[in-house]
Amino acid sequence: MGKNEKTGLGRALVKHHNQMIQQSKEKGRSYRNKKVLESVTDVSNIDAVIDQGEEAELLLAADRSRPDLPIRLDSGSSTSGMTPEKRREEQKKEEALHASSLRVPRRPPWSPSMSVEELDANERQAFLVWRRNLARLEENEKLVLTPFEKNLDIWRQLWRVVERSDLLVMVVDARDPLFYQCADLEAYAQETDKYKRTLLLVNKADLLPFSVREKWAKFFHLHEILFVFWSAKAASAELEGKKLADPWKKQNNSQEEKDDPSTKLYGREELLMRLQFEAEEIAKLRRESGSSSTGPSNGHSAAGGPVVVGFIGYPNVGKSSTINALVGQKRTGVTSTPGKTKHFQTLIISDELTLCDCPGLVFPSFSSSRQEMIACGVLPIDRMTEHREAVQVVANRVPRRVIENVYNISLPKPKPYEPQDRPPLASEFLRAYCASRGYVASSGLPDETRAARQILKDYIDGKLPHYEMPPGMGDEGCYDGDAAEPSLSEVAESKSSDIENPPDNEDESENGLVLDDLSSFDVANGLSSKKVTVKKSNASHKHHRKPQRKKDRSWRVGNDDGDGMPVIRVFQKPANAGPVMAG
Ligand SMILES: Nc1nc2c(ncn2[C@@H]2O[C@H](COP(=O)(O)OP(=O)(O)OP(=O)(O)O)[C@@H](O)[C@H]2O)c(=O)[nH]1
Repeated sequence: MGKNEKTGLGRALVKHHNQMIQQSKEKGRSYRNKKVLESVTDVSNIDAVIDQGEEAELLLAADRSRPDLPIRLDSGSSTSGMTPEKRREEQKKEEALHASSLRVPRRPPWSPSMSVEELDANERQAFLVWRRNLARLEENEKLVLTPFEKNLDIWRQLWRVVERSDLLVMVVDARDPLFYQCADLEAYAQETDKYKRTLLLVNKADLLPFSVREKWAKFFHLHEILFVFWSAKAASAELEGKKLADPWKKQNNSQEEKDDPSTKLYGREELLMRLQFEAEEIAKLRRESGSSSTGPSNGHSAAGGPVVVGFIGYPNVGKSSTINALVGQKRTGVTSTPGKTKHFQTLIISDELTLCDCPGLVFPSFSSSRQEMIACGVLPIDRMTEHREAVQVVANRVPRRVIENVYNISLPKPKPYEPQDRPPLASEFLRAYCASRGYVASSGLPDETRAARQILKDYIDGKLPHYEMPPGMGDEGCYDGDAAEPSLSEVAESKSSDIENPPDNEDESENGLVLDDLSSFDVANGLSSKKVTVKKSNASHKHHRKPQRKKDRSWRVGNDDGDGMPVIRVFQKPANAGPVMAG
């Protein structure tokens, strides 16, 4: 191709980029300085390509100045020519070898006396070294690294929440808790302060039968994991005086369930009390040890203020739903599209308890394919390019007869020469679904893309029931036998009685409970003379359905005088007289 010949795509990308710069200038903000906080797990547009190019240069420069590479590279042996089983075995070995390299990026040491520029430069440098190490892992042909969060500003949100929290709550999806657990986060939290602890909040537990909860409880006890089963959806329903339909009602022995503290679903008040208790224990230990290791950022409980509980987790696990249920009214947007929460929020529950909601983060991990990440709700369905592969994940995990019952379709039986228990092929599933729904594309062929999107949405929302069993505890009691199958009429019922809110424009929600970062920081540090109290509202009128709107947050970047870190703050636009009483 000649030098002056440009491809249509190239021209379109450059045009888009120039348009963005123009728009940003008009809005009086710097586009290139990335004032808008966006999650970056893939390089999908020209801006990210340019940013990555710049980063690559910095990475190279960092490499030149520091030739000591902490990660051992690929041994050189190629995986081509291996059988799939052998390749998988090699991959497992390599994953175990490099498991310790899958770290959460650490914030470099800092002090309030540092200038913003110095802090910024240190953090960028440390982040690039982290990126470089992961890039080196990606070069290893035997390893598959999943798409992970690459935007430093999102990790900065995590650093901040980790530093200021006493207790960290890792929210996970009950259907596959280990997929969403990040073990290194606990290690990182303890590096910042040895008294910090992590609690696994096993959300969406309404989607698990009691027998499976029991097994997971056993597993967590065995591995000394602090955990609580919870359902933000059930708690929100209760706030409205409703009861969530239990798809596993027939199997669940409600009395047994209620009696056992390990397996029961916590209620809203119980969870708040438990979180406060755990966080106060940590603060007490810290005080008793006379530790000053809390650092400048953990001044809340150290100064005798409220204990702080930070909520962290992958996108779409239900952090916002949990916060909304705990607060008792809608404060953060809830949608089934991952990655909607872009900035951490501080919520003052009482004089003793403050909650902090961190944006969803895709932690680096091995092995999960892009399709698995989409099926787990971590990457948006919009990013699906290979719809058959994504639907195959669903077909492999949901038993054939459950699929047939939920959708009232008949899947083709395996051929006589095939294993009779093989999962349905994605193509069989999609065609049967399209035929039953009359989904036809303009080409006249079955509209598999449309069907795939619907199937994945149902899978993520729990309308197609599925769950993983704890490692080593087998699949018995799972789907084998009728005993553990959901009562499908209940599944259908829960569809129609969906009590969740569509995402709302936050500006329209009641004002006041969420403080902007600065004021909450000031209040917590006694810098504000104003006492902030929360008036509990009658939530029932706030959980009504509204047309779907995009979240609208006002963004500002500045330097927080408190800890010197450049942060993006959320300022809630004033709405009507809200429930916060300043007095
Ligand atoms: N069945 C069930 N669904 C839930 C529960 N909690 C949340 N969800 C659903 O999960 C989806 C994601 O919930 P969010 O609260 O927006 O998740 P998030 O972790 O804040 O997501 P990000 O903003 O992407 O970080 C929504 O469709 C919720 O309705 C639960 O306890 N049970």
